[in-house]
Amino acid sequence: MASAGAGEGKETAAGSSLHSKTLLKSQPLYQYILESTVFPREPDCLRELRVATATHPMAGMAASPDEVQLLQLLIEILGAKNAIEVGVFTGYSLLATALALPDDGKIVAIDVTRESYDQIGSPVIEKAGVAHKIDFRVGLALPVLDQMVAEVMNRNLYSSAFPCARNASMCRCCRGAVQG
Ligand SMILES: C[S@@+](CC[C@H](N)C(=O)[O-])C[C@H]1O[C@@H](n2cnc3c(N)ncnc32)[C@H](O)[C@@H]1O
Repeated sequence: MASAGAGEGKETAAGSSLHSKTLLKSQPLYQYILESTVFPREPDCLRELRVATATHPMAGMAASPDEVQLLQLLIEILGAKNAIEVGVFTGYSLLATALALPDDGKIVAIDVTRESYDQIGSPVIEKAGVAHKIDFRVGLALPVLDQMVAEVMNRNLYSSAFPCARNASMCRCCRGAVQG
């Protein structure tokens, strides 16, 4: 965000003091890390979303910029192609995840509401060209995750029953194999 930190005109993370999500307990050290390492590496779109999120009354809920850069590093080291974001808010960590995944990567994003996402995050994410990776599901996380597990199990059941991957109603070879 572009607000003044401790009245010195310095850019801080999401709030005007030490970000609540950081392990560091020294404001000057955290500020030094932000200025020397984190902000210079932050892509413009993430910065835009962080600044916009800072205007939200619940801005303190957002992930911190240092945290999402670590997340991006882990995604790249893992070579992950799929991710699940539980708790989207305006979409700051969601955007960071989408940027770190390959172009054909997918994220299921879950939140009980998409109000803050639609108002603040979505336009930035569209502009960043990564919206196609995001499958937003509105609802409580646990039932949505249960639904995802059920979808995978149905898919696995289907592909083992019909290994030729044809439409079940048309498939003679697999039905024959299953029945025989
Ligand atoms: C800490 S914020 C998420 C911050 C976000 N990852 C970011 O970087 O800006 C928590 C979000 O989780 C959502 N939430 C809380 N409980 C939930 C639940 N049981 N299922 C789905 N979403 C939930 C809230 O609506 C809120 O948007």
